[in-house]
Amino acid sequence: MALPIDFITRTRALLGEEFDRLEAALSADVPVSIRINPMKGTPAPKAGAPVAWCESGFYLPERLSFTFDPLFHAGAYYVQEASSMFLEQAIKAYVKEPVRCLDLCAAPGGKSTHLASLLPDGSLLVSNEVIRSRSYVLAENIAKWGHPDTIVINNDPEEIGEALPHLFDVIVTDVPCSGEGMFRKDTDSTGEWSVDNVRLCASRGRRIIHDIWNALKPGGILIYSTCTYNTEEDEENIHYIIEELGAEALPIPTQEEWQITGALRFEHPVYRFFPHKTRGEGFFLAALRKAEGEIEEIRVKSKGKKERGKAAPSIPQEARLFLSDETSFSLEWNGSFLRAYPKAHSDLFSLINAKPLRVLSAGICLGEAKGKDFIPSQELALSTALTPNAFPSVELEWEDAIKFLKKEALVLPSGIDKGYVLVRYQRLPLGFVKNLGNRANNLYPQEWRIRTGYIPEEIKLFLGR
Ligand SMILES: C[S@@+](CC[C@H](N)C(=O)[O-])C[C@H]1O[C@@H](n2cnc3c(N)ncnc32)[C@H](O)[C@@H]1O
Repeated sequence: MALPIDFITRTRALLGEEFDRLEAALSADVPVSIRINPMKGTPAPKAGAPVAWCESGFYLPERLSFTFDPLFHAGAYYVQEASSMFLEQAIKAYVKEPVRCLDLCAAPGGKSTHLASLLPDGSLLVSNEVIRSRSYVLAENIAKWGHPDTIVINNDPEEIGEALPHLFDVIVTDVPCSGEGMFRKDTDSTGEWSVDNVRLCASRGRRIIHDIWNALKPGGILIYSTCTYNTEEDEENIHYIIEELGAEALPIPTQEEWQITGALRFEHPVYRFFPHKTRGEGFFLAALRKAEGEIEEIRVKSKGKKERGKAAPSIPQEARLFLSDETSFSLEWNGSFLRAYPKAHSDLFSLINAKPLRVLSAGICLGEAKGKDFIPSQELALSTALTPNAFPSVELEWEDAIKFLKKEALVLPSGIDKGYVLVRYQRLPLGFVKNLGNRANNLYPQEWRIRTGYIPEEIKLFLGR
């Protein structure tokens, strides 16, 4: 791999002779790893070796045909490089009770789906992505993961800092960076690297922390991470958060055999993964605690005058049966869409809805009323809160599952009820069709469909084929 000359000079100055080992590792194969979704009952891969710092993480012996694996689309697992799964150790060390957690730079959703699995029961996760097009991908991946206690928003950190002062117990900031740790995985990224870009990323990282700081509760935890090696974006920004914002850097328990590198500048507890020492890409993480202080009370303001003369339609009785623990949700219309909000967080859902924030999804969208019809939603199909027998269902073979994911029409076996039918693959829901008898209309979201016409000759899947 042709590395930028300035990168070589700067990183050699940081690592000394060890740099030769890093350079050699950057020419080696990229390990493939996934995190399974415990809430969907995904089994550990038979041939997979565990990722030592993540209970649900596994290395695979080879790359699977993820696009052509219906289980991938069902949210049974997420493809994520192993080093970044180290987030788990920070959460386990400092989050022992239900929290309100913000994942600020969240798309495409690697850390958010991990957080959804990791946070103690009763927690709420708010996942944010500032770039509009990326926020849709985030919402899709969150829907596939299926946890109801999540909200996806699309805002600038400054807007969140202003709208939600002192709301969060934990904020994860996986800030945009110069990506030195991704050179092996994404070889194009070497072309985008420059010393100027390192400086720009370092100052943008600081600005992001500055803008969001107000949203973190006094005593709350900030987790800062990058996938880059240089100390400007890493140690220097941690030092800035300590010196300028009065935070305390927190040690994270690790094991020697994980071969994590500590601080290359200053002496704060920070954790860096290098591909020549650990099976994974480059990654840097530090946990910090905001100093204790007064908590600003947040009041939920009413949304203003209610629309007159328009009583909200009643909640369809059958909709309550969609959710396995219906009593823990409150059902509300949002225009023609019926949403289920976890009652434990109803104050927060109201608060966030009342603020000038762009909410993409909150709780579970159960479906949409259209005339006399109620069309169940894709989010409901993939939610772990769906009652298993709420809808008639049909188990698809691989060929039909792929047809469904390409949004092609299906013909269901005779004997299946007419109306809305849940289609499954290996028992996991993929989505809904409307069965008309002679054919079934495919309700899979247009934007999510598999677009390629090409199907590889040999297909390797998670649970075999
Ligand atoms: C390293 S990526 C996040 C990866 C994600 N946490 C994951 O694990 O899948 C950084 C994200 O920050 C977003 N971003 C870019 N500029 C930003 C800004 N000024 N403020 C907040 N986020 C920004 C990018 O669009 C990108 O999605």
